[in-house]
Amino acid sequence: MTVFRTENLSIGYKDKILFGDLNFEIKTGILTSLLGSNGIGKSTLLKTISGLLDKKSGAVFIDDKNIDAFSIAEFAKLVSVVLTHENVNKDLTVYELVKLGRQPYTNWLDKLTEADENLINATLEDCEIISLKDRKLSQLSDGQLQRTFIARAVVQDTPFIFLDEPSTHLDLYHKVKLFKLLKKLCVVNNKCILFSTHDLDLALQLSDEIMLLKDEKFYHNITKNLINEGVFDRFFDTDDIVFDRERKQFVVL
Ligand SMILES: Nc1ncnc2c1ncn2[C@@H]1O[C@H](COP(=O)(O)OP(=O)(O)OP(=O)(O)O)[C@@H](O)[C@H]1O
Repeated sequence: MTVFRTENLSIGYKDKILFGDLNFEIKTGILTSLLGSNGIGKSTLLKTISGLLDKKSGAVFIDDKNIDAFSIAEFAKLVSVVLTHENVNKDLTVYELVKLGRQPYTNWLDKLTEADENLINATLEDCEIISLKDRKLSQLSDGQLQRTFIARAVVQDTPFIFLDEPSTHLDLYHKVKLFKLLKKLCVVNNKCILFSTHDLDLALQLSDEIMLLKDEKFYHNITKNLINEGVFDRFFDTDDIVFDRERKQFVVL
């Protein structure tokens, strides 16, 4: 399974459509950032394509199969999702939460194989939470908790990973580490990662492709093309912040 595609997808709530007729395709090996201002519809899009929210209309496909045709168990082997407000038992330890990512693959005894355990431990290392593995979630900082959820998604080992604002709560060091980890998962492990973020500079420097929701318009292209089209020159509706195309950075005047 290598291509995730929408066909005339409309997203929204009740009788309100936030974005209509979205047609996009994302592929394994590619890191895509989803950008847009507060309240524009990023989480709504991620939840809709993850099957957690009803579509208003249109369809979503993985390769050529409509996602509605997958069983929950099949879908869990294809798509992993981390949302911003995860409801979880905070008495679980870091290891126990990350281990849940292997559930689609374990039998009713929930027994891990040696390969499962190796993957969990390697991911705990990659996400720099190995030293916290026995700590309860209630005893973590927001940033450590964030990295634990990301580790669960990585351990789920799906070709498609959707993350809603994974860099929130992280300091710059861990933001950079996270972006590099996401990039590595795409390049080395051939994942397709779509994640929303407000860390524009890092997203522009490290993403292969950008999706941008702005003024009821949907943009999707490789990062360089969107920069050259001038889409970011008018990203903010103010003269106080300008975009430096050369450095791929926003500058406050
Ligand atoms: N359950 C809901 N019912 C009705 N409207 C909702 C619901 N959830 C969100 N909305 C509205 O839909 C719009 C898009 O919200 P969404 O959470 O997708 O934005 P976002 O781009 O992720 O924002 P942010 O960057 O602030 O997280 C907002 O106007 C929001 O108020």
